[in-house]
Amino acid sequence: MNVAVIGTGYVGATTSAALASMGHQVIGVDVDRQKVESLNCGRLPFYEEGLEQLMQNLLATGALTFTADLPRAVRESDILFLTVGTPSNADGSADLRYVEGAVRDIGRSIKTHKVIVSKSTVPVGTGDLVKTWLQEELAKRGTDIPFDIVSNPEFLREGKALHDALHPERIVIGCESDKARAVMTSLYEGLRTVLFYTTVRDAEMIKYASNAFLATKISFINELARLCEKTGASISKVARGMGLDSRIGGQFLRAGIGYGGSCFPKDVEALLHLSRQEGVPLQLLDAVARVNQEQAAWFLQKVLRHLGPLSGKKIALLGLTFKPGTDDIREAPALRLIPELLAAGAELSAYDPQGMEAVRRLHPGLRYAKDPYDALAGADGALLLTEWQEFLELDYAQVKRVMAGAVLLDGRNALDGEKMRGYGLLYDGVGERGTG
Ligand SMILES: NC(=O)C1=CN([C@@H]2O[C@H](COP(=O)(O)OP(=O)(O)OC[C@H]3O[C@@H](n4cnc5c(N)ncnc54)[C@H](O)[C@@H]3O)[C@@H](O)[C@H]2O)C=CC1
Ligand SMILES: O=C(O)[C@H]1O[C@H](OP(=O)(O)OP(=O)(O)OC[C@H]2O[C@@H](n3ccc(=O)[nH]c3=O)[C@H](O)[C@@H]2O)[C@H](O)[C@@H](O)[C@@H]1O
Repeated sequence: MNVAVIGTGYVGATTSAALASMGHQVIGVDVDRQKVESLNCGRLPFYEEGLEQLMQNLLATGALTFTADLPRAVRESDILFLTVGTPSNADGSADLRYVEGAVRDIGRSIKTHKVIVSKSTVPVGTGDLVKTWLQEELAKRGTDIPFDIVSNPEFLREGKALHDALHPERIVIGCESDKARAVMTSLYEGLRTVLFYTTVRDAEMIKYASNAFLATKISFINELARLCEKTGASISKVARGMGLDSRIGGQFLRAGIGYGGSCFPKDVEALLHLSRQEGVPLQLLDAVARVNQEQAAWFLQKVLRHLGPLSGKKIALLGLTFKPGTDDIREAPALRLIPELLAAGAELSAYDPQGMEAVRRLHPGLRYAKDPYDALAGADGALLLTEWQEFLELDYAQVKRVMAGAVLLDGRNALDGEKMRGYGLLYDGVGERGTG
C-alpha cells in the first residue's frame, strides 16, 4: 500500500521504517527540511539501535523516501499517518497545534479519498476536531472529498522502538467505517498480533489510560520504597514477590528516582487536564504525578544524609538520559537533580554514553567526563542515575580506588548492594536495606 507518514520525529521515523519493511511504499514527510535531508542520507536525528541501518537499506531499495513536499506525499498515498508531536501547553493540556497544522495542510491538498490515521497521542475528541478541520479546509476549496478518520495509537518504547513497531503486543484501531477497517486490516496483515477494533474515542482513551497505568505502577512502587526503607524491607524483593502474581505482573515495578521521558509526564498531565475540564477528578492519577515530582527531592535527601553539606563536595553522576538505550533527556530525573545539587554547592562531573551533548547545552558548567572512571576520579560520592549496561559492568574495585570517598547511591536499584559493599563502597539504593 502507499503510505505517507507526516512528522518524522521518533515515532514517524520508526513507523516509516517499520511500514516499509512490511512491504509498503512509504513517504516520510516533515516541515523540517534539514531533518528530511539527513533522513534521506540515512542519518537519524536520534539514537536508536538498529534503526539507522534498516533505514539505509530501505532507502537503497526505494521502499522508503523522505520529503518536505506534503502535497506530493498526499497525492501519492492512500493512507496518511499523523505522527507529529503533541507537547504540553502551560496548563498541562495537549498542544494540538502541530496536528491541526498537518491536518489543514492535508485538507488543502487532497483530491481523492484518503484514510487519515492518528498515531500521535491526542485527547479524546480529537478525531472529531480532525474531521472539522478537514471539512473547513475542503469547504474553503468548495470541494467535498470523502475521507476516513482512524485512531491508531502508538505503544512503542524509545530504545526498543523498532522491535515494538514490528512485534507489537496489540494494535488498537479506532475507526468508524468498514472501508477504514478493511484498509487498516490489510495494512497490518504481515504482523502476527491482536488487532483490537474500537471507536476512535475508545482508541484515543486507551493510549492515555495505558501510559497513565504504567506511570501509576511506578509511583506506587516508588512511594512504597520510602516505607520499605523505614521499615527494613527491600523494595526489590517486595516487587519481585508481588510481580510473581500474574494479576499484578512484574513489569514497571522497578523503584528509582521517578519516571521521565517525553511521554509519561506529559500524558499524565494531559489526562489530568481533561479530567478537570470534564469535572471528573482523577484523584489517584493526581497523586501519581505528585509522587513522581517528589521522588527526586526524596533522593536528594538521601544524598545529603550520606554526604553531609554538599558545598565543595565532588559528585560523579553516572547517567543523564531518562532511561538507558536512548539519547533522550526530556524530563530525565537527572535534570531534576542537577540544579538542586549545583544550588547546594556540589561540584559535578558527569558521564553518559549518549546524553552528554544535550545536557551540555543546558548545563555548560558541568565537567563532562570521557568515561565513567574519569567522572568518578576524585569524587566524594557517586550517583547512578541511569542504569546503562556499561555502568553495571564497571570494575567496582577500580571505582573504589579512583574515588576520593566511597559513597555510591544507586538511584535505579540496578547494582548488587552486597557486592558493592564487598568492594568497600558505602552503597545505598532506593527502598533497600541500605545504610539509610
Ligand atoms: N517518542 C515516543 O517514544 C512516543 C511518542 N508517541 C506520541 O507520538 C507523537 C510524536 O512523538 P515524537 O515522534 O516523539 O515527536 P517529535 O517531536 O520527535 O517529532 C514530531 C515531528 O513532526 C514534525 N512536524 C510538525 N508539524 C508538521 C507538519 N505540519 N507536517 C510535517 N511534519 C511536521 C516535526 O518537525 C517533528 O520532526 C506524540 O503525540 C507522542 O506523544 C507515542 C508513542 C511513543
Ligand atoms: O507513549 C509513549 O511515548 C511511550 O511511553 C513509554 O515508553 P518510554 O517513554 O520510551 O519509556 P519507558 O521504558 O516506559 O520508561 C519511562 C520511564 O519510566 C521509568 N521506569 C520504567 C519502569 C520501571 O519499572 N521503573 C521506572 O522508573 C524509566 O526509567 C523511564 O524514565 C511506554 O512504555 C510506551 O509504551 C509508550 O508508547
